[in-house]
Amino acid sequence: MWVVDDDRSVRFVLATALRDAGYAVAEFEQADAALDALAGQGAPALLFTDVRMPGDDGLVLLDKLKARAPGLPVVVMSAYTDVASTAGAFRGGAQEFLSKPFDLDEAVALAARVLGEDEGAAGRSNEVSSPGTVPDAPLLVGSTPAMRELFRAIGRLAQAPLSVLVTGETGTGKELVARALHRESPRAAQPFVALNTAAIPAELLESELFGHEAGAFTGASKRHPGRFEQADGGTLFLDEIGDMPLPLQTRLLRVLAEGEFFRVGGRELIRVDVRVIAATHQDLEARVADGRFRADLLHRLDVVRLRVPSLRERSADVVPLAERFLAIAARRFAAPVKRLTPPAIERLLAHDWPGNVRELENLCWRLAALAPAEAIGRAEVERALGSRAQPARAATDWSAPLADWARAQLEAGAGDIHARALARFDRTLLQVALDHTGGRRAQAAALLGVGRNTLSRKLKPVGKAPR
Ligand SMILES: Nc1ncnc2c1ncn2[C@@H]1O[C@H](COP(=O)(O)OP(=O)(O)OP(=O)(O)O)[C@@H](O)[C@H]1O
Repeated sequence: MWVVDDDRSVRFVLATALRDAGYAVAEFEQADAALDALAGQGAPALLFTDVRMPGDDGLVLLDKLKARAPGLPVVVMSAYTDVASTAGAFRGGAQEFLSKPFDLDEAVALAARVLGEDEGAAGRSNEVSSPGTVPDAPLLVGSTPAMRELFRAIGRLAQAPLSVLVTGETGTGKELVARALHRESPRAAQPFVALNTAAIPAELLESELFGHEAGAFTGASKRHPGRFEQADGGTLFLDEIGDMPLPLQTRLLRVLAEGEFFRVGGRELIRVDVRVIAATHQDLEARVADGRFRADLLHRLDVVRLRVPSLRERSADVVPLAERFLAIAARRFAAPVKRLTPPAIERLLAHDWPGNVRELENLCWRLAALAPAEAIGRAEVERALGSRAQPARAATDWSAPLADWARAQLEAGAGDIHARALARFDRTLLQVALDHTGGRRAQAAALLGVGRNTLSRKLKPVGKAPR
């Protein structure tokens, strides 16, 4: 087993741990020394390499190794665990990616795993794909173990044309994950098309997905290609898949199985090559159990599942994310970047982020726009958090004013008290949720735990609201 790293201490501890585990280990300070040894002695069973080194870096070494010893499994080690580096390593043919700093037991276990898997996975490390990274696409920030694990999975999965189901609470970054999967895939140069199933009225969803011919229904004056056609050769991202009406689920299943369909009102069979990535914040197994989601569609979409952790589970990412959002906001406002003071950071870390990264992002925009000084203190964070719906701990007892209102109504001999109170109750909740999500209905519905249709229906004026 070979270890290539210019950092002597990393080399030493890794080599020692591997030797302790019973492997024979040779150490190399630079890529060319390893390549010379390869020419002289032939390939080892496994090679670990760092990425950043003087001379050839680890990815160049990987490239040369793949040309000279294609069967040699390579583990790439790097402190740069963003999606692009991880995916770059996998694209180059790395068998595994090890984030630095790593746990030695983890490294030894990984060596054992790679060697054990080696026969079965021999072909995998030789998979080729086109490069094609979009450099300024939004970056997935995260350095916590949960996010590194996710990046690693994205890097690996991006190469395979499998369907992926991305799960996670609202605002965790599911769409960004889908975009990263596309960006790092051989389809990167083709379109990425997103459709939020919950945001489109059920009756329009079919034609949105599959397109329609002119005259297919009232108002269809021109032929319209659907999202499947638009995504041909690329990736179709179906967000909030749990909200898709059952009849459309049946149709989608058939299209996914056959790869072909008719536009609404059409006779021409359309054939497409689309990779589908679906996302949901809902428990789809529970929806299957309730009969609201087709089990066979779930199986087809859920070939691989990626769970995006909530922000609560990765509080070490809160500050780096906030700093990034503050920097973006400053650039947008052409203003100096605002800085978080330690008390502000403490307050951010105490919050439990029910709206996840989106909530943090919105908060940072408010701080960038409203905080008076360049250094953001605890009070500003408190105010910015407070200007949202008050979290549960600050909930006032609203039953008291309600009781007063009901008593007054009864005394006045008013009718429909219950219906009017309910209408007001609904509207208040919906309005607050809409404010919270900046007017995004699907999200507001999701946060409240109601269907999007329920939300739309309840927003229509029903009777008179109580005064
Ligand atoms: N890891 C991250 N790094 C940087 N920005 C992020 C990250 N995760 C999420 N964001 C940002 O947070 C916002 C919400 O992300 P996104 O829309 O991907 O979430 P989602 O899980 O798809 O939400 P929903 O379930 O409501 O559709 C976006 O503006 C996105 O750019």
